[in-house]
Amino acid sequence: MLKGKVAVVSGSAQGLGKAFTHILLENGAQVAMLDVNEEMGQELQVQLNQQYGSDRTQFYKADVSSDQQFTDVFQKILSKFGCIDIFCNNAGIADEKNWEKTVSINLSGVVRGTYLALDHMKKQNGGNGGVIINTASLAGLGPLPSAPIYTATKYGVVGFTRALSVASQALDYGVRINALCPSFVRTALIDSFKQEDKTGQFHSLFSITENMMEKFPFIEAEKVAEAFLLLVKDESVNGVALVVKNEATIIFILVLIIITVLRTRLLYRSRRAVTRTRIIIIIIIIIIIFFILTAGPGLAQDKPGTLICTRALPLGAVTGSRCVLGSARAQQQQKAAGGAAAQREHEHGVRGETHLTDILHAHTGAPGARDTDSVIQHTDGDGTGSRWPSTELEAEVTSAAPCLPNQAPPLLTPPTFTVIGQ
Ligand SMILES: NC(=O)C1=CN([C@@H]2O[C@H](COP(=O)(O)OP(=O)(O)OC[C@H]3O[C@@H](n4cnc5c(N)ncnc54)[C@H](O)[C@@H]3O)[C@@H](O)[C@H]2O)C=CC1
Ligand SMILES: CC/C=C\C[C@H](O)C(=O)/C=C/C=C/C=C\C=C\[C@@H](O)C/C=C\CCC(=O)O
Repeated sequence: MLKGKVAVVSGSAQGLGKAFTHILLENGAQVAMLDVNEEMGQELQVQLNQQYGSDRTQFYKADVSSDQQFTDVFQKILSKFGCIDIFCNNAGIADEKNWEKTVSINLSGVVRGTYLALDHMKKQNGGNGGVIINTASLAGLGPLPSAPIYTATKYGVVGFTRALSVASQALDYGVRINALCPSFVRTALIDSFKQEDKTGQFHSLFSITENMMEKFPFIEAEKVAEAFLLLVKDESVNGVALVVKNEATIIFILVLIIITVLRTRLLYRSRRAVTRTRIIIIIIIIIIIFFILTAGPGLAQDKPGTLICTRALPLGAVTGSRCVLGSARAQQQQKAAGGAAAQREHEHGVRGETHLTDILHAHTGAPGARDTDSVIQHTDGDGTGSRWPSTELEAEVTSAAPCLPNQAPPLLTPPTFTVIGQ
């Protein structure tokens, strides 16, 4: 529960920011909503007052690209709520034509909000610590060719967030700083980006983005909000870029193959062609089923809702493992329970629990190895991607009176992720 905690979400009048606001309220927090769209923000405020009570939220109009407005509204929030425990820099646009505006909102706005929050939260300034979550994008980990400026801002958010998380750790600020990297979510931003006045000189390349939308099917804002909540609650996580995406499943590929072959069948109506087509279809299905069965959980579980957590690790890279971010306590409990079984499974890397720390040691290069991203894949325990891992993995956030100290983030040691196969 987040009862007694105070959160700020920028860009919260709609889309992902609205989903983050809802999940924070559902978990007991108070939320200061910040958006440039006053009409939409006020409307949402009325709805939320009816749904959660009039003392839980407050909307503030402000433009994150304006230093004066952001600073002024930050003070108003502190005056009303007394402190801030959770700060989400979420406001963002996609406009390749007016690219300076995109940079000033997506990157400068995130830096501004992060520094305002950090100055208030850090223990050295009498703050209670807390967590800052910056909404980046999957485009912050790999390019969207039709949107180079948008891509650059998101790379900037990921890099800034990761660097600052290490600085916060090293300087013992008591503040965790993480990035959230969703792939495509059906919001106003995506719709706006289809217009030529947004895509600018790269409008002809939008088809590439559309192709990527087939490879990374849309995810629901609520699924992203679940990942957001984990970054809020899990006090063992600092410096993570958490990816939330759907990937075209093997079934999707299978359906595509069958449709293609059937189309071929329609083209050649001769009996021989039909027989040949049937044989081809049967062979393809057998191969794919065999591939699924022998490839182990990685393939079978690559279903909607796949989460990937990447972070700069001091001890080399780990790829292909599955992980779920979990509180240190939960890891220890699982490690104790998993024990030999976990070790056995780790060696085979196929099913069950394995602790990434062990894998890290196994994969680590020489001491002082260069920090490298670890791309670690997670799918929910039940393999359906339909729900977040079981609640015992989530750190309990002490439900305390407002503005009580948050737990300091752990030392930046090799992460103790629990790896759960199925
Ligand atoms: N929709 C998607 O596919 C994805 C979105 N994202 C990121 O998620 C964040 C939220 O985007 P969506 O919810 O999709 O967009 P959205 O357009 O639905 O919501 C963005 C909100 O930010 C507000 N905003 C825009 N400029 C602002 C400013 N200067 N000051 C204050 N508020 C401002 C808008 O009024 C709007 O309410 C953005 O940073 C976006 O880049 C990341 C990955 C995927
Ligand atoms: C710019 C307007 C279009 C979309 C904006 C939307 O807000 C957004 O940010 C969507 C991003 C989606 C990106 C999808 C795929 C990106 C693919 C590669 O470039 C990145 C790949 C690798 C990262 C690691 C992984 O998870 O595979």
